[in-house]
Amino acid sequence: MGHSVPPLNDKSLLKSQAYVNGEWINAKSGKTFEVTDPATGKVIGTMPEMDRTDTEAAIAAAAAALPSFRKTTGRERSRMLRKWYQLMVDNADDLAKLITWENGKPMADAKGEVTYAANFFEWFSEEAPRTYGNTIPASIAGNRVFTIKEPVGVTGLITPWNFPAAMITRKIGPALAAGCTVVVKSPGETPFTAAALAELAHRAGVPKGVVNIVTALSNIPEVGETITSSTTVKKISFTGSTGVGKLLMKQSANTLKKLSFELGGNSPFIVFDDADLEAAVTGAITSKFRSSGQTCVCANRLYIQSSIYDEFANKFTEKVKSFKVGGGYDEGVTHGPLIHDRAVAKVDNHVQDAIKQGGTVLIGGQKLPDLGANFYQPTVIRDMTADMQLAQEETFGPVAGLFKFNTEADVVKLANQSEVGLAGYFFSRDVQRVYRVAEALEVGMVGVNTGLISDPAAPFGGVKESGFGREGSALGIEEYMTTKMVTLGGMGQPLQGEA
Ligand SMILES: NC(=O)c1ccc[n+]([C@@H]2O[C@H](COP(=O)([O-])OP(=O)(O)OC[C@H]3O[C@@H](n4cnc5c(N)ncnc54)[C@H](O)[C@@H]3O)[C@@H](O)[C@H]2O)c1
Ligand SMILES: O=CCCC(=O)O
Repeated sequence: MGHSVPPLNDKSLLKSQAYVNGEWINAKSGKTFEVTDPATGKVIGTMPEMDRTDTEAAIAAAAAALPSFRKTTGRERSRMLRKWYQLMVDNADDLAKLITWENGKPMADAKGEVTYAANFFEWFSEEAPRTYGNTIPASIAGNRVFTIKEPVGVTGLITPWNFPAAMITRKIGPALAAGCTVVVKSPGETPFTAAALAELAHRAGVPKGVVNIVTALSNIPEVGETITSSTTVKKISFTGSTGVGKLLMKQSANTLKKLSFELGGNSPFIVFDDADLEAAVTGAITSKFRSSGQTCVCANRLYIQSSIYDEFANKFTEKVKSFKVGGGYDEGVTHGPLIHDRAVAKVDNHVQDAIKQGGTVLIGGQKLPDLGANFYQPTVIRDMTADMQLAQEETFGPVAGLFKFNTEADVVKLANQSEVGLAGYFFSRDVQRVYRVAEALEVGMVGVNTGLISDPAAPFGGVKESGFGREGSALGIEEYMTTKMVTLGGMGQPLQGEA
């Protein structure tokens, strides 16, 4: 089964090499790895299997480019990012085709991702000229104190496959705006979108060595260790699972790098009985099933107040019935495949575990082998309990587990029973409850009466084991800068000629 892949308008955006020091290169070893279309299992192409030596060369290129790049003005960097943004907009259709090809998400979602991704460049092109320091009234007479913001330096960026463009631009945008140079380790599953972005950087006039893209699959641990242990790399920004985040943090400890970690979630989604039920159902569908449940901020545990539980479950299930699962290029498809068979296995484990422990499947609950090995039915399960696997770890797939609760205090306690704290959502029309619950949830981001919170203008990030640091917003660029304080002594003297 599968789909036919539409041709790119600009075939030169499909690269099969890594991008280092402004050049398209192979791995020194000559080795490559295959990338497959998750919808069909067919090979899309190959990419260089880079290793320590290749990664060290990319780090050296970023280091060589740093002295002149950090001296460019914010306005110059702003124009560069703006050009890159425009090139993404101009090539949105091709970028979306690449995203669908290697990630599987339907074209409409892929186009949405390209817009979202490009908007990080637009946003940070506007921040680049505004990296203000402070003047500070000194405690010591005769001293004058001020601060300047400086780029951290060479930065290592590691991102996942679920947003092949947006997770990368969300990091490169602020890094370049701040005057840093970067080495990106692109995701092994989705390196082609990253390579197309590099081609557009080239066309936008980003100087050689400022953006370097290293590719790997089997050698990922070696490449990661090279970046994290390098004395040249001053900062790591990582988006991915909490487990890999912990490993990278350990590896970075020897060189005490600045770190920003956007890690896994297990988002609670709460519907109180005073909510607008239709809006809550729509919000839950958006939050739970975006990218077939494969986003870090997807609702994972849906808590519904007991008096509206059955009505919510019926309306929610009706909406899921209207989904069309299939290859991302096919007309009318709303939900694509999962990324690989390991993801399907995890989803199925969560479903089987819920069934074994008393959950009732309202819709779905099966693999879809006729569509392909990576397809799973959008699934709704009711009568969920806190002991089930789905309650304890993020499913990262199209399974909505419905939990019943009685009181506000009960549900907040349940919602906070998690080691991670990325996003949380709730629906209510009571303004006092809105403040109370938003303040009580142990998460970095709260959606109230909405299932979609992602916005380049808003600070994105978590608490607890969901990591630290914020991306997007005015805070995003801070992660790529250090604050230098300057104290001028011997000031405050009388005017010359003054008695
Ligand atoms: N908080 C966020 O903003 C955010 C965003 C997207 C995804 N995520 C999380 O990412 C996870 C899904 O992505 P995944 O399964 O690909 O995560 P993952 O941690 O396995 O991989 C993420 C990235 O790290 C790389 N990686 C893996 N092992 C590595 C190592 N030893 N050294 C260096 N790099 C290594 C991968 O190649 C990939 O590029 C989920 O937990 C999801 O919640 C979080
Ligand atoms: O998967 C995590 C990122 C999702 C988003 O930025 O909306």
